[in-house]
Amino acid sequence: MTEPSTFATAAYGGAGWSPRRRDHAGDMGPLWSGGIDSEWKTLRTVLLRRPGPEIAAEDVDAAQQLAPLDLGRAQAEHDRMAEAYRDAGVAVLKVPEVPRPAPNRMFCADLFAMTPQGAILARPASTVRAGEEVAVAHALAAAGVPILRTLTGTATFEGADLIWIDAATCLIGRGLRTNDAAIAQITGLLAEIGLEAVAVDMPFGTMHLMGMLSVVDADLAIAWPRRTPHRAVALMRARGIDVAFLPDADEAQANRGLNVVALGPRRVLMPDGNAAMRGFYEGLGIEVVATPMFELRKAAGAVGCLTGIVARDMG
Ligand SMILES: NC(=O)NCCC[C@H](N)C(=O)O
Repeated sequence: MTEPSTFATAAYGGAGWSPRRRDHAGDMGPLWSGGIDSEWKTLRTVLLRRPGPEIAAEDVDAAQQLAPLDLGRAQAEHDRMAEAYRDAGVAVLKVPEVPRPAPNRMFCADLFAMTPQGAILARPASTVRAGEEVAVAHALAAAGVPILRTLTGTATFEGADLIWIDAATCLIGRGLRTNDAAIAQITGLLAEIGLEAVAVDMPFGTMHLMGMLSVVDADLAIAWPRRTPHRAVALMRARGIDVAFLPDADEAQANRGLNVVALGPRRVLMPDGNAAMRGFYEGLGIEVVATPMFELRKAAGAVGCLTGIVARDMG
């Protein structure tokens, strides 16, 4: 007995075949989670990694930290920050455990950058942080967040070097952590989806672009005087973004007062103990929520560095 022909059935392109018509951007929401098209629209989801015993380094400098950390205090501060996010209505995702955790893995902002259509996984620049991105890939996948790109070859990139200045344009800081190969790969990827990346050179002796610039509303960025790349300031001004320069760079240096995360337009979560910076922000009409970072900052980062941004309102 001959089988009935499969020709003209849906599986083989017959009349019942239903072709996929929506593009990947349209799948964000219905199929996939996450995405940002700004640094300041209402924050919805973050990725955090609570510090564990791995932060206790024998050689603090070799571990890329500034001073020894007390684990109990570091954990308590991290818990307070996570609580501040939850209080602000932000969902907190966690990076899973790994067998041999590296000392800086709590700095989630460095381990991926978010785009409107998914994440670009970092490829950290030092041996000390190499591989931290693997557990972050697990966390993003588990949360249903698309990973648009894993960098290849000799590219090195840390997420804190990528900052969106408008819905179609980001800056990428070229420096110690992010190299030309990564910039080429990221620029190519973003061009494919209609977005532009503008590379800016960062001064020798600096770490990330995030350390010199923070966009807190559609028309306002805070920048570090004489450290922020000229092209970055010129481009933001040309796009109608007012660039306000820090009045007190010493406080920003000591207390990481620029290391903030926008919870929404002109509303930031910042390290506590920055009276002058707080007054400066409030003078610009920015609402401030403060959280202690006195212990965690000894590892050379604060709120912005510790927070992987997974989702904000878009559009
Ligand atoms: N985005 C940041 O500024 N992250 C801080 C990372 C500090 C860490 N000790 C590092 O050297 O990578």
